[in-house]
Amino acid sequence: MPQDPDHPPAKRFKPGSPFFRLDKKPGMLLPRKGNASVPIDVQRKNLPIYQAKSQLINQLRQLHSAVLIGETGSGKTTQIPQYLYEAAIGRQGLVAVTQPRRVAAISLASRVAEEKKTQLGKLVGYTVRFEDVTSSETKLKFMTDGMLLREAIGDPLLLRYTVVVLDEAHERTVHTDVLFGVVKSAQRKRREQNKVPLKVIVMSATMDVDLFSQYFNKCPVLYLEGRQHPINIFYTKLPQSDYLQAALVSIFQIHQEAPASHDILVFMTGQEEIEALARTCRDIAKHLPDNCGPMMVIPLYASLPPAQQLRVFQPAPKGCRKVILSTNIAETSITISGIKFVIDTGMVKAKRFNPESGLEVLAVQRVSKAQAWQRAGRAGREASGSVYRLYTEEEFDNLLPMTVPEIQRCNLASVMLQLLALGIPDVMNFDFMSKPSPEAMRTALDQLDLLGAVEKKDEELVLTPLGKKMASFPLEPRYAKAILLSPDFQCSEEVLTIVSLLSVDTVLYNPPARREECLAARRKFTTSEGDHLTLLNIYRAFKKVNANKEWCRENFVNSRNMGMVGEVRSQLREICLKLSMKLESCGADTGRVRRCLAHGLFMNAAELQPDGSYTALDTHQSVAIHPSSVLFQGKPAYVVFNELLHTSKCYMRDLCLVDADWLVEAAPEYFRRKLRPTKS
Ligand SMILES: Nc1ncnc2c1ncn2[C@@H]1O[C@H](COP(=O)(O)OP(=O)(O)OP(=O)(O)O)[C@@H](O)[C@H]1O
Repeated sequence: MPQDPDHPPAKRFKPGSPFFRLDKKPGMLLPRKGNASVPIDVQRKNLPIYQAKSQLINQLRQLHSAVLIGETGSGKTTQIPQYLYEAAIGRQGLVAVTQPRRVAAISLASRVAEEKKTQLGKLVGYTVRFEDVTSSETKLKFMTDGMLLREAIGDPLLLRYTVVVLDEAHERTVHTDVLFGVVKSAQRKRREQNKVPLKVIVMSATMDVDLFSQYFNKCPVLYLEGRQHPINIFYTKLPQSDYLQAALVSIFQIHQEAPASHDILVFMTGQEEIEALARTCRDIAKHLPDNCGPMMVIPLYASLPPAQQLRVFQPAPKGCRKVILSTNIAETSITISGIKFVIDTGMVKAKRFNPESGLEVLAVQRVSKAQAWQRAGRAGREASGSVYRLYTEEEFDNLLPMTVPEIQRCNLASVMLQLLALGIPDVMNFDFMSKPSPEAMRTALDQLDLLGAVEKKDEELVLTPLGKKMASFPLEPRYAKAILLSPDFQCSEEVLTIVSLLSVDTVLYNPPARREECLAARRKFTTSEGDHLTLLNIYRAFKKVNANKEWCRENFVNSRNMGMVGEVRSQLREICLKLSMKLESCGADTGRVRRCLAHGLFMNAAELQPDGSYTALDTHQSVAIHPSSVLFQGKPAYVVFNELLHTSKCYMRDLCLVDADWLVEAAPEYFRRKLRPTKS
């Protein structure tokens, strides 16, 4: 096995360093030729998949469905679409390649366009939410799975496509799982109706192949052997109690010892943590001795504006090390040039759902083995690489093999709404690869019923006219409902702003070192009406100063995220205008906004108890106001909230003060049942 001459990790990491080297990981370390600074055609030929090209083409030509498994970086995603095109397979229509995340769809399309020496948007294009870079010439289309699902609402047989490649199938996002069923049904119906067949190729480096093969009509599994570059895996000797501290130490240990051209990718759990570590890294980097060289720290998380996300792909200036701090958004599919080191905290923020209570919580938890291998796979793509797992090998061995499919741990209201919009008659019996529990499905249908989105027609559950409109928004049903009801309260402009603000992770900076200054700046906008209205005040002020950057800095407002809010808002506004909604502003009468929010979020309501604690009205679970809320000190009698975050307690985040009467007005029957038994 060739060692990286610049940085043989076992030797460079001093005795006493928190890591030890694992010499061999079965199946992980099969070296092939390197390909740095080689012409792109040659790079393609050096990929492990190239050896199997003609065999693969022969197989794929004949098969209706196939499962393809191959090491990360072996060339599945970039090459298979091109092989299909070059062999004229499925040329009558388009080849869709789905990705769970937009950043992957965009960067892969760019890479494949480059390999095909064509302009992006011509032969090779992409479609992601709010962006379509395709043309009538496009034959290879990279897209998020959510976008293909939206297309399926208008075209359930997916007739534009002759091949659908479902990539990164192991991710099992809600969208991917629904898409599996939709694609499978389109394939069957096209066969039954003698239409052009639809070929389905399911790919990943880390999936349960039997499960997938079984689901797709016992289709064959194609195994792709070999990886191009070796990856060295390191574990900590002892469990780490503070993974952020461990990440910080590891970053600077590498920074002091490895050549500057070797970039670092760190996997963390969320925006706040990433921004805080980014600031710490920048501060420390300023005070290092000159021989350490500069460091460029780049955050990456889903709510960053797209242009900001793509910054991670730009090379650092010469002599400067790039350190990318990312959520699991960079975990699959993507190749970031220059990444030589991956630091894996082993943690991820994910949804958990209690079907009995119907409550969904976000919680930081351990990754699965599949995720850990995907993270490792982001190193060793252009040359050998190293992965530092900030957990022990024993901890790794105890991880779940696969991530539990999101569909089995999230609120299914959006999924059910989408399935009904797709015209699926019997949603309870939809052909899911992994069926959610019947209680979770029933809870979701009950919620849609409470929101007025569904009704029974001739014993069949269908969408109401309101439900159909709700499905046209790429939003959770409760927010779609709030927007749709907003004309009744003459506050659509405000509700659109608030929903857009909530679609972006956070527009506020909270630097711990400047806490007092930050609180003082925020006080100008704070209102006892709650977080939604406080955010609205900030947005209004931001607009008044014409998005002035200096104002943003002084007021600890994230101007980039505010820009994104503006983009989301105009997209949502467009949908409203298409639905001929009358959009008005309520001006200073913000009580209307709260009343409207109560109508959308009434299932997330909580009531103050005599002992000063709160009880969620839906489940009677004990909940607390998150310290970041402007209502933390206030103790209002009734609130609605956006989400629950489970840490030391179950915290409500983003709260809005409401009247009990509004809740009853929103869902009289429901609250007659709910409000009664809470008092002891
Ligand atoms: N944007 C890029 N810049 C440089 N090299 C790239 C780029 N995209 C892909 N490559 C090269 O092509 C190789 C194959 O990438 P590809 O995404 O096709 O692999 P894959 O098998 O689908 O991996 P994964 O399972 O991780 O998605 C990478 O390892 C890298 O060497």
